[in-house]
Order: sequence, then structure tokens, then C-alpha cells
Amino acid sequence: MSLCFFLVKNRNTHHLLSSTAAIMALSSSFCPQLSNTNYFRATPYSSFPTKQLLSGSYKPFSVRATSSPSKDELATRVGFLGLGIMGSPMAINLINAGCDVTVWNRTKSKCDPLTSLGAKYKPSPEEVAASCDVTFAMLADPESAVEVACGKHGAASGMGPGKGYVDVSTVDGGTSILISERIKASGGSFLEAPVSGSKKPAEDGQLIFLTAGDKSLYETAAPFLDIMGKSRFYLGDVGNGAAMKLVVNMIMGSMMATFAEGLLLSEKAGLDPNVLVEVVSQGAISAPMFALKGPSMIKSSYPTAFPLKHQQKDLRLALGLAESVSQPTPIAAAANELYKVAKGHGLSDDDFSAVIEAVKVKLQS
Ligand SMILES: NC(=O)C1=CN([C@@H]2O[C@H](COP(=O)(O)OP(=O)(O)OC[C@H]3O[C@@H](n4cnc5c(N)ncnc54)[C@H](OP(=O)(O)O)[C@@H]3O)[C@@H](O)[C@H]2O)C=CC1
Ligand SMILES: O=CCCC(=O)O
Repeated sequence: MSLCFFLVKNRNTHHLLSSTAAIMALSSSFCPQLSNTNYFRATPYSSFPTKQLLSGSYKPFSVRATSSPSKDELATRVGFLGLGIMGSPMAINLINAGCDVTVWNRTKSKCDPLTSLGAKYKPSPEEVAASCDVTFAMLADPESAVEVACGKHGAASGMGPGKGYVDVSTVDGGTSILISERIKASGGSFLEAPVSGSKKPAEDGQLIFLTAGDKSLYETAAPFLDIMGKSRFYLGDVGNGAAMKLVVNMIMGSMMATFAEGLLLSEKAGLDPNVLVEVVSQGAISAPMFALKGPSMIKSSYPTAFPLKHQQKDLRLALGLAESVSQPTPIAAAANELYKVAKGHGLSDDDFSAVIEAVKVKLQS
């Protein structure tokens, strides 16, 4: 089957609905299987692996909506756990939009800028979840996501019927399913919603959410996702959002590694790497990432937007996903080795573009 995605760009709810209807009508001529009323309904899959997404009949969709939150939505009590590079600006955007936000972070001092903007503070994930209707979590990796959701005084202990937990961290599908089961056992509902887009898109409310899980929570969370992001995809059962995110970041990590090689090769071949960046930007392989990161990479400067340790984590998890479905990924495997070397050089907390340092070896000619 073909996967069909739609972007709706109108700026208020009325236009959003009309546009959606119009696009549904239009799309049926290109994608006839979308013309029935199943468009907004996920075909349920029992569990991971995502092979089922690839071979099944589920029709994912994306929506772009930027309508302002309603009075009812502003009355929703929103929790936010994890205030790192991504979590802080995301929570700040919710506060600035007028939402009732309660925050928690392992390192408490990172809550201060948010409480000074009007956020409330609770001393544990459990207490945040207990005092909020919908709680978002933006944690470093699978281990911290599980700890914060399921550990002692974790969010699950504060969840219950009518409450929702939205994990926007990048983790593997197995981890997401584990957290989902624990949240659901408490009577709450679960949505995974990892994001594409880095520090600047987080600051600008321009993230792309890759959601999967409880459909009703997806709808409840939508106004908040729209404050923090520019579009949202609903991909079906828990695990599919995580898988989509890992595939995207696998591609990104490999692209960055080969770009690093290209910059160094151009220089060794007597070319100006700045000109290479310009040439690349004008052709079919142009990507915002190359134009954004290239100039600083040439200066051996790696101001952190996406920490290298997280990129290596994502490659590791993507390779695990590939293994689970018997898909060869030799390019990603090679890229992963470069990120591991870069971590060995002490570059874990630098931007992932610092992977170029792993290729800066002087070979004997
Ligand atoms: N930066 C980026 O460009 C993007 C990142 N992501 C993903 O988003 C997630 C967060 O990324 P980012 O904000 O950059 O990462 P950071 O490293 O800046 O923040 C990580 C957050 O996780 C918390 N944390 C780490 N370990 C634990 C633990 N054991 N218990 C409780 N809390 C913990 C940190 O708390 P503390 O402050 O105490 O250390 C911090 O709040 C990651 O999964 C990443 O892969 C997704 C898209 C883009
Ligand atoms: O997970 C990080 C993704 C960074 C990006 O999409 O620019």
C-alpha cells in the first residue's frame, strides 16, 4: 500500500476543518483508499514490531494546525518533566501561550527560569502527574524515560483515570510499550510523540510530532502539540512513532557523517570547503542541516543543539530496530562507529556535527 500524508496549513480551526475536508476529497482521487470514513481511524495493531505498519492497511495522517487554544484547553493542567535543551523551550512555549504548566526536572535549578515565567513546581514526577490532566515528558534516553515514568515516585504513581501521559523523548518501541503498559495499568492513557526538529525549532514552536497510541489522548493533546510544533503525524499503535523517529534520525546521522567526510576530503583535495557547502546548497542534495552546520564545522566549532551522545543513542536504537526486522543497514552501522569514536574523544555533549573530529586522522601516505 502507499502511505499518504497531508499537510494542512490554514491558521484557524474553521479553515483547518474545511481544508481537511477539501484535501480528503482531493486525495481520494490520488489515494482512493482514503475516501472512506476510515481516514481518521487507526487499524489497531496488537503490538510491536513495526513490520505490521509496513505491511498493514493503516493510513497515517498529518495535520498542521496553529489555532489558539480555547478557554477549556487553557484550563487543562499541563505537566512537563525534563527541562533539557528541548524540554525547556517546549515548556516555555506552553507557558507563553497561557497554559497552566507544572514542571519538574532532576536538576531542580533548571526549573527556575520557568517558574519565574509563571510555571508551578512539584518535587517529583508523581506529584506533577497527580496534579495535572496531561503530563509531557522529554527525557534523555530509554533508561531515564523509564525511570521518570515507572520508577519510585515516577509519573505512573500519580496517574489515574482521565489523566494522560505524553512521552516526547526519543526511545525505542519496546521502551515506549513498557511505559505505555505501566501508565495504562494506573488507569491513565498514553501517547508517544517523539519530535523531529532541534533546539531552534523547539524555541520557535516548529517541531514535528510523530505520535502513536491512545487516539483520544492524541486529540486532547493536539492543541498543546500545536503550540509546540508545526505539524503532527498520527501513526497508529505505540511503537510506530518511536520507529519513525529512529528511522529519521538514522538517516540524519548517516547524512552528517558523510557530509563530514566530504568537507575534509574537499579540503585535502585543495578545495575550499565553504564553496562545497554553497555547491551542495544549490543542488538536489541540499539540506538545511548542511547549510546550518557546515560553516561552523569548517571552523571546528560545535555549539550544541543536538548532543552527539543522543545521536549515537538513536543510531544504536535504530540498528536494534533494523536487527529486529532483519533489515541490513550497513551505512548506519558504519556511521554509528564514527559517533562512538567521537564519544571516545570526549565529544558526547558537543553537537552531533562534532562527528567530523572522528574522521580527522592523519594517515601515512
Ligand atoms: N536536542 C535535540 O536537538 C533533540 C533531542 N531529541 C531527543 O529529546 C530528548 C531530550 O533531548 P535534549 O533536551 O537535547 O537532552 P538534554 O540532555 O539536554 O536533556 C535531557 C533531560 O533528561 C533528564 N535526565 C537525564 N537522565 C535522567 C535521569 N536518570 N532521571 C531523570 N531525568 C534525567 C535531564 O535532566 P538534568 O537536567 O537533571 O540532567 C534533562 O532534563 C532525547 O531523547 C533526545 O534524543 C529529539 C529531537 C531533537
Ligand atoms: O533528534 C534530533 C533531531 C534533530 C533534528 O531533527 O534536527
